[in-house]
Amino acid sequence: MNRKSAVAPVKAPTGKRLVGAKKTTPAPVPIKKVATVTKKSVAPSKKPVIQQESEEDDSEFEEVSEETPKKSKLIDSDDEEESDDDFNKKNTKGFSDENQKWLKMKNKEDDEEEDEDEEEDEDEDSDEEEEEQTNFEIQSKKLIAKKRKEELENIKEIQSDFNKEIPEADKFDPTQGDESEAEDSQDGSEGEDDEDEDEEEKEKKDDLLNIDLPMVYQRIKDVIQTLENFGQQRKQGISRQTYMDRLREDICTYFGYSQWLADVFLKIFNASEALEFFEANETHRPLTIRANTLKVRRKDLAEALIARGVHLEPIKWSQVGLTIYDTQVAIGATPEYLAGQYIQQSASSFLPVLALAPQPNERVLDLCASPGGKTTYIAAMMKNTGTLVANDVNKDRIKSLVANIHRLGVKNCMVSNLDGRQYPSVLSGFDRVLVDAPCVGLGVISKDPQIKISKSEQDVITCTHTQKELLLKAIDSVDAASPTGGIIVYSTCSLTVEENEAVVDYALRNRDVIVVDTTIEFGVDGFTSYRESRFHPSLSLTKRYYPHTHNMDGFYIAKLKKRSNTIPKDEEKQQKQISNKRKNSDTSSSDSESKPNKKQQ
Ligand SMILES: C[S@@+](CC[C@H](N)C(=O)[O-])C[C@H]1O[C@@H](n2cnc3c(N)ncnc32)[C@H](O)[C@@H]1O
Repeated sequence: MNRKSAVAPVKAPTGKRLVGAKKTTPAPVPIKKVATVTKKSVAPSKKPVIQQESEEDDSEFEEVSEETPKKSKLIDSDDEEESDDDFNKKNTKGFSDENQKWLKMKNKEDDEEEDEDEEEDEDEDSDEEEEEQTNFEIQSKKLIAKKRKEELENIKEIQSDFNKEIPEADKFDPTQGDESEAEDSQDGSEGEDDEDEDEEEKEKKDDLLNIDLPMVYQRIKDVIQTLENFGQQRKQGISRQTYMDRLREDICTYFGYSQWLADVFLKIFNASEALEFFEANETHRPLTIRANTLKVRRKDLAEALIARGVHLEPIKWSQVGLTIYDTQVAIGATPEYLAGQYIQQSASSFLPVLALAPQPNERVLDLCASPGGKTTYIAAMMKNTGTLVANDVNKDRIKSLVANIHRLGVKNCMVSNLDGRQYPSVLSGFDRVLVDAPCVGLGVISKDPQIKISKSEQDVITCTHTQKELLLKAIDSVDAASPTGGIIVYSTCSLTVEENEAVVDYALRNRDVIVVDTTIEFGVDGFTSYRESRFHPSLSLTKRYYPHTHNMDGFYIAKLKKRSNTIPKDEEKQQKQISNKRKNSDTSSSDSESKPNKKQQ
């Protein structure tokens, strides 16, 4: 890494809100240099990354552009023929798909994917493939390796700079208190006049502009170190809570989170893992696409894209995913894209569909479907057979759902625009239902840094009500006697326990369902206890995914099996009580309406 690149100007992390920033000791090292340290040290990405765009985004809050993509240069007249010829010459040996060695699904529910494997086996001899990689692959791998090496070198240099240049004396000492607080109390005297107040206000603003970010970052590291060796490293008389408060405040200052949200993550993770999580949110996840097996095989698509100058690699645990590392063409405007051969889709959103494992000829409901990334994957796994119902309450988002269904050649799908909670009374008897629920979106902060300050506890509370209702209705829409299924998958791109484990636990208490293995080999087990809450032990079969652990958007998945169509008695009682109450209030309101009417008559 050259020295020049180490002197980038200081910048607060994206979406930064300098909440509660305090004056800190001036930096002992040139800020510019250490600022780069901060930036780089913040980037845990293992590979060069092209930003995941939001085209097929899960987040309820992100709108999907429906504009027809502009034609790329490559589809213009002669260009296309030339590149096709070129592609044929260079790719006679084909793309080496080693994926079948990578996939580790535990059972055989997703036959569709295994079938693909078999087809691929028939088509090619894998030994030959390994020996005869195309030039493109080799080039692609070399480029990736080179970038990885450069990154590693950067990180090493940065770490040594960092260790050198932050003197011990500047490390956090809780016994010394906070300098700005001390100054505030010295400056503050009773009966200050307006001028003094203005002066103070100005000083505060200056403080905000002059925050010494490298110093704050170093203090975060120091406090975490102390928390990890609390017995040995704490200052006498200073409580763990004091250290935690300092940490939370510094996290808010450095990464721009609201106090509430910083606390949410400091409760989910231990301090050092929380830091990894916050850092991971400062970089984008890799751009991933899903080959639409209704139209193309992954290896053929990979060959076509490589020929266009796209550097990519198969996603190891998927039969249909590709990670794009570098590209000379717009991924949303290639002829293959326009022909519906692939869709931009985040890797995490493949997972609920793998867990759902829809089978050909089944009846499947996708209760919250727009913009259709998962619907179209479900259709592909069903091989365009059976019946797929895709529902979403939001009329505008339905447009992108329909557009994707058409572009990807889905033919077994019916679309409805209803509140999902109406569902069992509209249609029921499904073999499988996916509830990819609306959520607060705490797993996609890198895509939408505004979440750091825009979400509140009230948003979580509101969401959990809807999530619980949607999940119960999804369960009621499934036929427990389905010969092939009786399966419900619940997923969110959020990370609060309230939106995830607590919702599933609620369903376990109110319906005759059990949690079953998602069949996805990786992921962190769901919580069975969290602070004062205790959940059913089977909640450990649910899975959590984190940006810092899995290099994908944060996600949660639970797979349920319905045991019977009866609703537990308590729930029936409650429902009776509710409907009785409604009847009573209807009668009294119709009474009260009828009285004035009578008077009017
Ligand atoms: C996380 S997004 C779904 C993403 C989608 N499954 C995909 O893969 O493209 C949640 C969706 O739920 C929809 N939604 C919110 N409340 C709903 C409700 N009561 N009934 C049905 N859909 C709802 C939102 O409009 C949003 O499109």
